[in-house]
Amino acid sequence: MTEHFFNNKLLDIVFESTYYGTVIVDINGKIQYMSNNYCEFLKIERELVIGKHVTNVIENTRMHLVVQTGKAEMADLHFLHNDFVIANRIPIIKNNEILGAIGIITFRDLADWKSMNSHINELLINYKFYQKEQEIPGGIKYSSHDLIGKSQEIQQLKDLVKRVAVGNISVLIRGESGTGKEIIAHSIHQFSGRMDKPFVKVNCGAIPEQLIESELFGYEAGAFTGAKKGGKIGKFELADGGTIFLDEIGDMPLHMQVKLLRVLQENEYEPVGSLYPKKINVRVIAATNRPLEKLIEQKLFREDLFYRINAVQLFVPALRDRREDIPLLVEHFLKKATAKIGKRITSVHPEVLSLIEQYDWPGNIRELENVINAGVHLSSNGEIRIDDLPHYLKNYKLEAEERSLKDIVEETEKKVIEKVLKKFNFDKNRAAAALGIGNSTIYDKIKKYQILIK
Ligand SMILES: Nc1ncnc2c1ncn2[C@@H]1O[C@H](COP(=O)(O)OP(=O)(O)OP(=O)(O)O)[C@@H](O)[C@H]1O
Repeated sequence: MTEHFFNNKLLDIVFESTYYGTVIVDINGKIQYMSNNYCEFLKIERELVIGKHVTNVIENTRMHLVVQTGKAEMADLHFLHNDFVIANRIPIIKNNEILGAIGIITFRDLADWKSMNSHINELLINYKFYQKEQEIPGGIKYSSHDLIGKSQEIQQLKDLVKRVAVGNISVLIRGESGTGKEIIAHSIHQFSGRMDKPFVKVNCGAIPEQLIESELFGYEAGAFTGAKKGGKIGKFELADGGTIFLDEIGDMPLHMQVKLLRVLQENEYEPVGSLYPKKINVRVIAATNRPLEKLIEQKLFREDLFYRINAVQLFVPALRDRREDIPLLVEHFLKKATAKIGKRITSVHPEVLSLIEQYDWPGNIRELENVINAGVHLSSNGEIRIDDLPHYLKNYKLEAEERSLKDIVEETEKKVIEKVLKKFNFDKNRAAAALGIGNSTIYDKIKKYQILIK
C-alpha cells in the first residue's frame, strides 16, 4: 500500500470519533494503520505495531486471510483479550486489485449488542456450545442449529422456541417419542438468559420410584441408612440458575407430583432428611408423549400440576406429518455419521430415498437417524443402497410393491367393469356374461368399487 493511499491524521480524526477500533493491513498482512483506541484496548504501543504482521499483534486475527480471499467477513465473533468483540473485515479493492483490508471491531456496549442482535446471539450460542462440549463430557449435546427442517411446522416451532425462551414461563413439550422434544428443550434454554447456567435433564420414567425424590432434591448427610457420607446434591440444585428438563413427566409418581408443584409455586424444596427448605431458581421445561388429560381423568396425574407446567405448550409433529423435512434430515445425518466414523459416503440411492420418504417412521427422527447411521456403517460403495437398510425396511419395500401391484389390478378391474356396464346400458347380467363372471360376482364388485349405476 503506498504512502499517499491514506492520510493517517485524517484517519485518526475519523476513527477516533467512533466507538470502533480500526486496523488497516496491506496485501502482505502488515499493519499500515491502527487507531489509538484499538492500541489502548490491546495495551500496545502504537509506534511499535506499524509494519508488523497482523498475526503478531492481534490474537485470533483473520485479516491476513481476508487479503488473500478478497472476501468480506461481517459481524464475526472474535475472542480478544478475554472478551468477545464483533469484527468486520473488509478487503480494500481498487481496479480489481486487492490492496489490503480494513478491520473494524466494536468493543463497547457488547451487552446491548448481545440482546439486540440475534445473529450474534446465535454465534455466541454456537461458540459456547462447542466450548462446553469440549469441556464437559456429556454436557450440552445440541445447538439450536441442529434443529433441521424446512417444513412450515418446524419453522413455526423454531419461531415459538425463540419467543418462549425469553422469560421464565414453564413450557410443556408434547409429541411422539423421537420427534425432537429434547432438542427443543435445549434450544429454549440456549436462547434464554439462562444459557450460561446448567441445563439438567431428568428422565422421570427411568428412575425407580423410591429413588426419585433423592435424585431430584438430594439428601442431607445421614438422611437414611446407606446414604452417602456428605449427602447428595439433587438435580434441582444442580440446575440452580438454569433449566431443568423433566422428560416423560407423565411417568412421575403422584407423591412426587405434589412436591414438584411446591417447587414450582414457591421456588423452594426440602432435600430428603433436611429440616429446612432451600430456595431455588430453576426454569422447568417438561415433556411427554402420554395423554396427560386422560391420566388426569384416571387420577394418575394431578390437574393442578398440569396447569402449572402447561403455561405454554409446544407440539412437535411426527415425522410422517412433515415428510418434506426428510431429505434435509437424511443429508444432515449422513454428514454427521460420515464425520464421526470417517467414511466417505456421499449419497443415498434414489430408491432408498423414495422408500424413506414413503415409510411411516413410528420411531420418528431417532429411527431415521439410526437407519442412516447403520447404512453408513454397512455401505461399501460410497452410497447407501437398499441392501444397506435394516430387514424390516426392506420388507416394507416388498410389501409396498405388492400393495401397489394389487392396487393396479383393482384399478384396472374397476375400469373394465365400468366400460362393459356402459356398453350394455348398465344391464348387470349381460355385463357379467360378457365378462365371463357370475351375476353375484358383478354385484359384489359394483359394491366394492362403488360404481355408479345410471
Ligand atoms: N429437527 C431435528 N433435526 C435434527 N435432529 C433431530 C431433530 N429432531 C430430533 N433429532 C434427533 O433425533 C433424536 C431424538 O430426538 P430427541 O431425543 O430430542 O427426541 P424426544 O422427542 O425427546 O424423544 P423421547 O420422547 O424418546 O425422549 C436425537 O438424536 C436428535 O438429535
